[in-house]
Order: sequence, then structure tokens, then C-alpha cells
Amino acid sequence: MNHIPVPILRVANLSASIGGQQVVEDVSFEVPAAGVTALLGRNGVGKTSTIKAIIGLLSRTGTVELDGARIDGEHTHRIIQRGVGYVPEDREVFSRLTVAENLKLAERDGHPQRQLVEDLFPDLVKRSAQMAGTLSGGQQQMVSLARALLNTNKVLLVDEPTKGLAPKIVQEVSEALAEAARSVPILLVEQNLTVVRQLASTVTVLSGGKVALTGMDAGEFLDDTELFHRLLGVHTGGAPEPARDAAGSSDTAGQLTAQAPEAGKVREA
Ligand SMILES: Nc1ncnc2c1ncn2[C@@H]1O[C@H](COP(=O)(O)OP(=O)(O)OP(=O)(O)O)[C@@H](O)[C@H]1O
Repeated sequence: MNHIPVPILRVANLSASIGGQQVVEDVSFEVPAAGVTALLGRNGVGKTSTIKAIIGLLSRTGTVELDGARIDGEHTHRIIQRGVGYVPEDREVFSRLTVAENLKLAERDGHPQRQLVEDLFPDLVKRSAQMAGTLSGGQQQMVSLARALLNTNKVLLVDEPTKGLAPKIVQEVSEALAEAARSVPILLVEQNLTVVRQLASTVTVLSGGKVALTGMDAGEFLDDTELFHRLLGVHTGGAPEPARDAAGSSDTAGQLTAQAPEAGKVREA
């Protein structure tokens, strides 16, 4: 008999609005208890809003279960305490505090995983006395990731960790996430498809605030050129297979476009 693992996060019929406009519409998907699940979609389809709705930063309807227990009625701080690590899109380091102070503030319990963080981010150890506001974007991203990894989480929600970073730093962040994913399941919003290919085991794709496809093997999705184009629409630069070609040299290769979402057009899910 096949053993079907319980998902660590189960999102069902999640809807959320901002200023009266519905930005997340009846979204349902699951995050397996291991590996990286990529949440994909064109700009503005509602990926960040979905993550914010999951952790209660947007008021929402629907259900969210963490490890089988409902968390959708709880406040954000309680959801985080229960083991949902959150690495926001804009990093949100305390710029007037040092690296060490930023990390210290993030410790939720008496058993911070300092060794793991020091092993993953040796540069931060060297820079522990530096003001976080004076760090580069990539270094700030490391601080943001390190803060989440200090705590023992059941799942990590990571929103566009490589946004605006130079290719070399993108690779470093990707490697740190790969290492982190060995011990904690990750829901990853990521525009860089090279990183998605490196990290993700499954994908969920949003289109116009709704789920267009969910639970598909990441490699199969990225290799399905027709499906991939239809749902994401990428800069091809004339290349026939953008996802595979994106594994190359340029930081912008394989980035998702800023085209308007095609709400209701594609409904694979
Ligand atoms: N504070 C806000 N006020 C008004 N509209 C907002 C706000 N935040 C997000 N939106 C709108 O909600 C929709 C979904 O935005 P969201 O940031 O969730 O999309 P996204 O898929 O994460 O986009 P991107 O890939 O560009 O980061 C967009 O139309 C956006 O303009």
C-alpha cells in the first residue's frame, strides 16, 4: 500500500481582498511535508497576497491547516509561534541594528539554531557588528533568511528571495535555500526560473488570483513549453525553450513577464 504523506500546509478556498478588490480568489493547494513547493504566476496574480493571507497579514476567508490543525483563526504572531517561518519579499531587516542584534531579536525560543545559521552564512558572522542598513541587498537577504532559520519551523514561506540580486548572489541564496530545505519544507515564491528548477519539487501556479494548476512536478512543468508559456509567459529572447535556456548566463533570463494575468482563461486545476 502506498504511503501518502500528510501535507504540512493545506490551503482551502482561501480568499482575500485589499481595499475592496479581491486579490486571492478561492485558492486551494497543499505544501508537501518535504522539499520546495514553488508558487508561481505572472506579476500581480496574487502570490505575495496568498502568502500574506496564509499568515494572517491580510484578512481572509477559507481554511489553512498547519500539520493538520486549523490556523486560519489565529493572529500572525501566533501562527509564526506555531512554526510558520516567514521571509518577506522586502527583507525587512532592522536597518539601525547590527546583524547580531537582528538575529538575536528573531530568536523565538531557548534553542536557536545558531550553528546552522553560522554554517550557512559565514559572511554574517564576519559582519555581526555591522549595521544591517549598510549591508548589500544580498547580505540583507541572508539576514532575513537567517532570522527565519534560527527557529525550528514546520514550514518556511519565502517570498521572492532573489529579487534584484546579482547572479552570483542569486546562486548563493539558492544554495542556502537548498540546504535549508533539507530540514524544513519550503513554500517559495520565485520569479527566477533557474532557481525554481534548482530547488522546487512541485509547483502551484496562480493566474488572476486563482489556482491555474497545482501539485505538478516542477521539472515536468518547466519542460512543458506550451503549458509553461500559457501560464507564465516568459521573455524568450527568441529562444525556443526558455525554461531550459534560463539556466544559463543572464540574471534576467527566464524571469517571468509583467504581462497582465489572464484571469479565467486557463483553468488546469
Ligand atoms: N497594498 C496594496 N494596495 C492595493 N493593491 C494591492 C496592494 N498590494 C497588492 N495589491 C494588488 O493585489 C494584486 C496582487 O498583488 P501581489 O503582490 O499579491 O501579486 P504578486 O503575484 O505577488 O506580484 P509580483 O510577482 O509582482 O510580486 C495586484 O493587482 C496588486 O496590485
